[in-house]
Amino acid sequence: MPNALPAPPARSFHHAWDRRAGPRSTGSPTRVVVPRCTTDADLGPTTVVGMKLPLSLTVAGPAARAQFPALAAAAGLVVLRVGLVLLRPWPLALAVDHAFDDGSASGPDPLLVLGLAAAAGVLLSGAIGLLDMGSLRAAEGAAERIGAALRATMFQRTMTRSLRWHDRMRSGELVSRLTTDVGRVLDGVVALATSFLPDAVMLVGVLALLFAFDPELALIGLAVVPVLAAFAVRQRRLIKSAQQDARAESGRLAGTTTDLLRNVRAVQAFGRTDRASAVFGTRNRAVLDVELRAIDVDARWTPVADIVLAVGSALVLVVGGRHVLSGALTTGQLLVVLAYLRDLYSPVRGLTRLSAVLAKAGASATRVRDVLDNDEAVVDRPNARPAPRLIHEVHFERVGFSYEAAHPVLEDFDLRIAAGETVCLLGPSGIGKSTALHLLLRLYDVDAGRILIDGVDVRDCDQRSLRERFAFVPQDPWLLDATVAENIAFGNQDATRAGVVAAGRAALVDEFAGRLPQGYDTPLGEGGVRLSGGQRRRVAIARAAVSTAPMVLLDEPTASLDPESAAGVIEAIRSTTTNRTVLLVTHDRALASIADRVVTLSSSRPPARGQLQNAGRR
Ligand SMILES: Nc1ncnc2c1ncn2[C@@H]1O[C@H](COP(=O)(O)OP(=O)(O)OP(=O)(O)O)[C@@H](O)[C@H]1O
Repeated sequence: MPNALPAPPARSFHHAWDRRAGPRSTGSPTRVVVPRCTTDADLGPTTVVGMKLPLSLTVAGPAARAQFPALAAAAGLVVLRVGLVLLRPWPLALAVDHAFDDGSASGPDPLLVLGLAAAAGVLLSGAIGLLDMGSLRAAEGAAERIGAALRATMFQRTMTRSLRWHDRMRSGELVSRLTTDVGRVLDGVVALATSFLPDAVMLVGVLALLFAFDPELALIGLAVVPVLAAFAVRQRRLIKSAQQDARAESGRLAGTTTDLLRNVRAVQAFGRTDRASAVFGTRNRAVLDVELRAIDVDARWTPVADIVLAVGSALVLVVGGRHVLSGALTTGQLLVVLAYLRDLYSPVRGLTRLSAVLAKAGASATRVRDVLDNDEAVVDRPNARPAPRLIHEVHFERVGFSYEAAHPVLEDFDLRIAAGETVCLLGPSGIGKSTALHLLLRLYDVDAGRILIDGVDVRDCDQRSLRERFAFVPQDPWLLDATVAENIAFGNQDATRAGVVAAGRAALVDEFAGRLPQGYDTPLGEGGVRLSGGQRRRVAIARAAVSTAPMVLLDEPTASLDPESAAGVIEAIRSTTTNRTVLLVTHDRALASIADRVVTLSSSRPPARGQLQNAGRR
């Protein structure tokens, strides 16, 4: 891929985590997430010589273009197969006409004819089978590669989308789009490669042969095609709409399931397993209902198609039989016509099936497109510069922000933090303390005012360098399904093993890591489930310790800890924040006492101005 980013450098700790993180949450066992970096420029509208391609191919974008040779090879093999399929009725026709019908003594030995016809039949079938195998391999292989690239691009997009977007999008819904919807798009790509061209060639080929043989029979056979095509067009619309409903409902089920699984502890602790099952059951039934409706729409036309086809064949049999009786046609030729008729209907049916597959792929492609096209992101400005090293100060200058327009969280918020200072934000729950940290990290952009680092607006800094200026210890420690060491190393991608262990020692991780079965190499489970709350916080603080960022942001690091654990965490903070600028959010007076200055936010707006209280220096 021309715009592919270089893969991240393989570092021991991150590498192990990356490997585990890949396929964990994929739904389909056959479609595995292959993390590969692609850029935004990789995707764009796909047109070929001005012709608009189906959405399933368009959405697959440049990945589909890269696999075009393989897809073309698959299509070529299937066209070749069509040629052999057209030859297939002939051995039987020759056998019937020359081994059984031809009474002349001068004709070839009937047994020899039968033997040759049988051998030709076997050879043709064998060759058709081989071509099937080759085309399937080429098309499916190309589709899997397209799928891997598409998933990687989608994943990268979701990673860079603004948190406002993530706040609205449920993670289960995203997983469903990344797995099931991508799978359906791929089905569309495979069907296009292996069905459209060969079916069209077959249709034209069979029609030409039929007309050459017996124009009257050809016209009778052809009469059913417009009837079937009309049904197919109508079906396509109905299927697409039914599939859109089904995919939306499946996404909701995935969202609910992820939510319930993530909160299984709360569900059990509150004795709400029945309630959880009921919530799941409601969504599950909704999925069943829409899927059954979609199947019904899909299946409804099958008998109609069969009956129309059977009527066509019956008419040809009657009229063709009369032609045989009148001597205009041999029995073998009638058999060939009937076989061709079957072969004529097969591409017609194939094309209508393709239309159904494309309808499904189109419904899924819309959902994939929705993720890819969404440009709701915190973006770097065109002339974004590296963030300053923080030598002087951080300044929240009359900052205003709201998550929802009608409910401002911060208004006219003003705060200066000198380099090397430790400032503590106090204030009632929900006043916006954590929000202030998120704005400094530019997880969200301010609505009004500015945040300056050494006089430079954070919106003028490139995000990567900006975030390198901060070591963040969030309220929920955000541990990964990785080992203790890998989790600590997440704070600094250049961390060495010795650096990780030193950070662990400073953050008092040593105290419990020594008792874990594999020490620092013990996997912590999803979200760090194997650790206590205090232990999780210490790992998060060790992450800050291993980082070389000049400023540490701590969000309620002692919340819900017993006094002893809290004292341990405070000690860890003291030893890991020496000589760094610290912005600390807490309700804990003991922790607040380590700050140089305490700023109290109150609910009267503007919140922070002029409410500075001095606290003892550390
Ligand atoms: N992602 C979000 N979407 C919508 N509203 C949000 C979001 N995050 C926070 N809020 C709202 O913004 C307000 C400020 O939240 P914030 O987490 O900054 O408060 P806080 O002062 O840190 O509270 P606490 O001390 O309880 O952690 C709250 O009213 C909260 O409901």
